[in-house]
Formats: sequence, C-alpha cells, structure tokens
Amino acid sequence: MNFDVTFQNVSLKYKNVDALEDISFSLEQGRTYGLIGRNGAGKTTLLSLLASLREPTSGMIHIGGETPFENKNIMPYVSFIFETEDYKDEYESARRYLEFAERYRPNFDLAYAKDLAAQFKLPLDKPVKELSSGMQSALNVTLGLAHRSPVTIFDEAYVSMDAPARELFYQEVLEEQARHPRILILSTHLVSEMDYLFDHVLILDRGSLIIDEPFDKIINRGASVTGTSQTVDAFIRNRKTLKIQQLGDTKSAMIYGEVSDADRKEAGKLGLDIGPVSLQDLFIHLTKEEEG
Ligand SMILES: Nc1ncnc2c1ncn2[C@@H]1O[C@H](COP(=O)(O)OP(=O)(O)OP(=O)(O)O)[C@@H](O)[C@H]1O
Repeated sequence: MNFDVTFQNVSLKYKNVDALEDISFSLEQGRTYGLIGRNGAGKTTLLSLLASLREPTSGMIHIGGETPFENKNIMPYVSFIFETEDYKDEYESARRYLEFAERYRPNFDLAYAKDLAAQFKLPLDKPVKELSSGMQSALNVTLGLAHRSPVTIFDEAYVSMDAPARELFYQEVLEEQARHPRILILSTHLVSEMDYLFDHVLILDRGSLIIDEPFDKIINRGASVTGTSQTVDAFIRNRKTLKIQQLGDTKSAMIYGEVSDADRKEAGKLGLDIGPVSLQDLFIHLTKEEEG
C-alpha cells in the first residue's frame, strides 16, 4: 500500500486562535522532510493533524488516499514521536515498551530496536520513570526508528539527548532511509545541526506554509560572498544582505536573491568566493517579524 500524504486547504482553529490557515502540501515515500518554524508557528498542530490526534476545522487530509482519522487501515502505520514531559506514572520497563511495539506495530523490528538501545546504552530493565530525560528521549527515538512506519514523525523528540546521542540518531536516520525508505518528518529548532538530513523543507510562519521546496532549491535563494572587505562591499552594494561577518580584512556576507552566472563571473574576476547560504540564515530572514 502507498502511504503518500496530502493536505488540501487545511485549517485548524483552537477556540479563538487560528493555528493553521489554508495549508496544502504533499509528502512522498523515501524523502526526509525538515519542518521548521518559530515558536508557536503551528508545527506541533500540523503534526498532530497528520498523526490524527485531532481533526482539521476545514480542509482534507489523506494518507494513501484515505482519511486517516480513526482509520484502522492507516493508524498502525503512522508513528508520532514527541518529547513527553511527564513520565512519573510510567512504571513499566523500557523492555516492555519494545514488547508493546512488537505487538501493535506491523513493521516493528525488535532486533533493530535492541541494537539501537544498546548503542544508546539504554538500561532496558529500569522503569521508564527512573530513566534520565535524555534516556527517555533515546527510548522514544529507538521506538520511532524501529517502528519502520511508512509515515514517521519526530517532533523535537531528540532535544534532551546529548550531542553524541543526537549524532548517533542522525546517522541512523540516514542509514534507515537507505535501508527502509519512508516519509520521515523531522520538526526541529536545531536547524544548523540537522539541515544536512533534509531532502525537502517546509517552513511554517504564523500558521501559514511559506516554503515547501527541495533543500537544494531553497539554499539557492541566497549565497555567501567572501573576500576582501572592499570587494565584498562593492559586490553587495545593491543586494539584500542578511548577515555580515568580518575577520581582519576578510569579509563574509550572506545575501538574499539568486546569483546569476554573470554575477558569478564578476565575483570570480574580483577574487570573491561564492558559496551556499545556510538554511538557518534563510529561515531567520524569511520568518523575521516586521519592525515598527
Ligand atoms: N490546545 C491548544 N489550545 C489553544 N491554543 C493552542 C493549543 N495548542 C496550541 N495552541 C496555539 O496554536 C498556535 C500554534 O501552536 P503549536 O504548538 O502548534 O506551535 P509550534 O510551532 O509547535 O511551537 P513551538 O516551536 O513553540 O513548539 C500557538 O499560537 C499556540 O498558542
């Protein structure tokens, strides 16, 4: 079965908050999507609709051509992994969580889950409530990867994990997408740390989807220009500048707007280096609130 996702003109209103307005996009198997947006932009709301934790106020959501809400053909194949704050009543061991997953998740791979748990040094026999918050996150991430669900969502599920554990997770994301391709959505504020994982980027801004583009396309919306201070200043004079960094007489400027072949030639003559702009700088620029 195909589990491709379509959102068509989806809106979600909480009492008097318009959390999402007229959102349309589609997601394809085998791609890793980065979902980014400032605090309160609507990321968790969008993901909870995709995971069928709630229904949209208006619009249509389809997974594999069917409405996923309370749909037994779809729900076991969608995994929504998020940071849970309160584990105080979780007396069961991590090992029991793996056993539950094996019972209820059709594609779950117990051997892979145990292998991941060992890599994260997860104490499988301790009650989950006694694990450190980083270890609780590692358990969630282990489950999310080992579910091997065709639609897998990680909503900031890794924020409590330390840097080596996050690195291990990122490596597994790359390897798992090669071994068992799925729709993988990573919602994150760690943009510069995780951007290399994204095939495609969705940016939400105050309830609206402002970017829905392949990673390679979005980072061509701008460029970095590096060279001597004077030549960089001359090159960027009539361009929109996002950021400038200077070290001695070397200047690096992030500019917004595509750089044409002619521009590149001119830059070459001036001895300037033209490189890609970072997704994080573009994101900050595109979601900046108007001043005044
Ligand atoms: N249960 C709720 N009831 C009322 N308003 C809500 C509820 N949940 C979220 N909101 C509001 O909806 C908007 C979107 O919130 P959401 O949690 O989806 O954003 P987010 O992008 O995930 O934010 P963050 O990055 O801070 O986690 C915000 O204005 C938030 O205050």
